[in-house]
Amino acid sequence: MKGPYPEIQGGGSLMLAWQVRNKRVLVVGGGEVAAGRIVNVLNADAKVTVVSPRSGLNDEVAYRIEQKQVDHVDRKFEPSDLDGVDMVLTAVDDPEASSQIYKLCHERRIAANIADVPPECDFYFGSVHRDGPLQIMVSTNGNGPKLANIVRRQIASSLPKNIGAAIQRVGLLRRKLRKIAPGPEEGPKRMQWMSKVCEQWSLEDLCGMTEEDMEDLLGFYRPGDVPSLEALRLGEPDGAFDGPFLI
Ligand SMILES: C[C@@]1(CC(=O)O)C2=NC(=C\c3[nH]c(c(CCC(=O)O)c3CC(=O)O)Cc3[nH]c(c(CC(=O)O)c3CCC(=O)O)/C=C3\N/C(=C\2)[C@@H](CCC(=O)O)[C@]3(C)CC(=O)O)/[C@H]1CCC(=O)O
Ligand SMILES: NC(=O)c1ccc[n+]([C@@H]2O[C@H](COP(=O)([O-])OP(=O)(O)OC[C@H]3O[C@@H](n4cnc5c(N)ncnc54)[C@H](O)[C@@H]3O)[C@@H](O)[C@H]2O)c1
Repeated sequence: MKGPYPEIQGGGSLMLAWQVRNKRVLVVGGGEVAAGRIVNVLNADAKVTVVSPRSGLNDEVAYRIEQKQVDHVDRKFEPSDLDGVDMVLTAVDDPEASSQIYKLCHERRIAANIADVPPECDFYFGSVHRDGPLQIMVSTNGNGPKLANIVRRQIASSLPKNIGAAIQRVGLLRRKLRKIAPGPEEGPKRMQWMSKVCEQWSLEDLCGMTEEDMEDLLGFYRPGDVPSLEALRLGEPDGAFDGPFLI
């Protein structure tokens, strides 16, 4: 019998937005696959060390090193490379080295992705669409990486053009709201109000919202309807207004 709660469908992955900012990520290998991994972790503001003999570096990885976007250790992997490391990504053309690195990571409880060896991955990569603060990841859980890429591109092509910009504006509005209505006791009211703004304003409106519009809109932080952008700019939001309501 179906219960009132979500049905459990095992066999998936736990999809998280892992915060690796300023964490140390070790990339073993300097080929094409490593180059892709490096872009992924640099986009998340990690500190990256690449271990690979210089002779094996591809142009992109060599460029990252030259630009000092990553640190480089010019030799093959050694176990001491794991000291002080929060995450390990291997992309080497040597299955024995891969397995050894995985075992060491496992012993030391360091999360690892071993390219090409799904059973030795603590996490998989996915196909990611990025537009400013928006990230959408598609995973097929190891069934069809190329299909993940195709599904991701199809989803991306169906999104409104300015969605990333709109989300950025909403982020700024939320930070301003937290300033005028701080404190955990305001939480439920803040959340309800933000949800209303997001539902009632079009993406175009959110995207075009200026800082002045934001300040004006925050004057209407109170239960009930939020004024439209048009009404806000005309200075007559939704009829009667008797001043900011900040409790
Ligand atoms: C999403 C993406 C991220 C990234 O790697 O950055 C990614 N693979 C991508 C591309 C890709 N990889 C491969 C092809 C060739 C065509 C094909 O096989 O389909 C293509 C297509 C291409 O290159 O265009 C070959 C391949 N991949 C894996 C194996 C091993 C195996 O299956 O045993 C083999 C060799 C298979 C063999 O020898 O036959 C394994 C994994 N690859 C994953 C992720 C994880 C599962 C993700 C999922 O299922 O959703 C997982 C499990 C582990 C991991 O790597 O984290 C990226 C798309 C990025 C993008 O462009 O958007
Ligand atoms: N998961 C995926 O999506 C995916 C896709 C394609 C390929 N692969 C696999 O990923 C692996 C890497 O692919 P690639 O195209 O980047 O290979 P590549 O041959 O271009 O690069 C291998 C790199 O590993 C380095 N290396 C080798 N042994 C090393 C060691 N002991 N320590 C440090 N560095 C070492 C080499 O210097 C070189 O930079 C291969 O096994 C490949 O089959 C995985």
